[in-house]
Amino acid sequence: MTDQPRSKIVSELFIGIMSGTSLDGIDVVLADFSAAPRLLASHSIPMPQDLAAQLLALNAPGFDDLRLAQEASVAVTRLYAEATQQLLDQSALTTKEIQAIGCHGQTVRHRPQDGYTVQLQQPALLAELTDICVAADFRSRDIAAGGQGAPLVPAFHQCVLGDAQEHRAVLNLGGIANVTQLKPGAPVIGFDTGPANLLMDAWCQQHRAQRFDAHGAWARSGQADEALLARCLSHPFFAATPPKSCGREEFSLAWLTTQLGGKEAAADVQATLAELTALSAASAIKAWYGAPERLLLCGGGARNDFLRERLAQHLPGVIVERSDALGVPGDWLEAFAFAWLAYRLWHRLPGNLPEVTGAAGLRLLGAIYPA
Ligand SMILES: Nc1ncnc2c1ncn2[C@@H]1O[C@H](COP(=O)(O)OP(=O)(O)OP(=O)(O)O)[C@@H](O)[C@H]1O
Ligand SMILES: CC(=O)N[C@H]1[C@@H]2OC[C@@H](O2)[C@@H](O)[C@@H]1O[C@H](C)C(=O)O
Repeated sequence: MTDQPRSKIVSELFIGIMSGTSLDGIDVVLADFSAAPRLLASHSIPMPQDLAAQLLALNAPGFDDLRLAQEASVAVTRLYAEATQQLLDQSALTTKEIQAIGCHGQTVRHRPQDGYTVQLQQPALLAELTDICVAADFRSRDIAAGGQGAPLVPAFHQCVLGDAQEHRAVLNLGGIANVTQLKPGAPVIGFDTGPANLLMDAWCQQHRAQRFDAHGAWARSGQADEALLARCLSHPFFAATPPKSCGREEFSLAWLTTQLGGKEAAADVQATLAELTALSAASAIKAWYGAPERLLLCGGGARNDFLRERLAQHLPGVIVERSDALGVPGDWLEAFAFAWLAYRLWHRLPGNLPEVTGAAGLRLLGAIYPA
């Protein structure tokens, strides 16, 4: 047994890994926190169809197959390690130069009201496969402190997208949409606004055998059904006061089916889902501090041109652009955030914003699995 500690890594290089509720793929980034956060490299690999189907099944309330959950957590972790190695190779870096990995894992259940949230992964296996320390399980301490455990990115939005003069808001258009209000001199506000891509993707897969509605072209060809939109907007989540977060538990294809009148054309349902996302997000963005001067979009839904047009329609006078315009690539922002959360934990700095999640106070988020 050696008692010689591993040589101390002096870099502030961290890796962030994110796979989100869209189940589209695994994003991995390399970031430097020696000064202002800098994104150095990014890479993504697709989520294999069979694993995506397993993870989707595991996200259905009541589908509680422990064996399947554990096997899926091992499989997704092996993909995390593969993506990490590919990123290191493309960056000509070795594991010895990386301080730690911040890995979100794959959410399959989110029940803060019952005291838990589940992001599948095997952090010990990831540490073993990469020989890099792994920070994981970022949400549970916030929930243990009475918070929602989500959204966690508003603190990072404040860090990289905040401005001393301009009133900005950030809208992540992932499977679920979440907004961050960054008004100079006012507390940060952040919460989930409701479904973004997850329902549009599911409806598109069911009716067009396409993974998503590229550029929102199918939705654009339809006509939003006002009666269906009103039924969807009557979901209690939209009227709930923050702190609030949601997932497939609240907005599933099964729920959508219960809202249909039975005679809507498929393209009109897709148009209605786009309008549901645009309207619910715009209402959330205008609430509390009023409309911002600038709205920064991130997440894959920022590539949905039709959705962006509908958003802008509900936000007259607001500059609407991707966060890339301010030098923060919207496609990589969530993975970047989890590299930052690992950095925060590594230096024993709190990762949550209690004013966002409702936690009793600032908390260190995550657990470290040493390499
Ligand atoms: N060109 C495009 N046109 C329309 N939608 C697109 C386009 N490219 C990506 N998307 C949407 O973005 C989704 C992936 O977005 P993203 O990776 O941000 O989601 P996620 O991170 O899994 O979600 P969450 O933020 O909820 O965890 C795709 O499933 C698709 O719906
Ligand atoms: C439980 C969970 O994974 N929630 C996700 C989801 O995807 C978007 C939105 O809902 C956000 O609240 C959260 O992820 C981001 C990374 C967050 O915590 O800020």
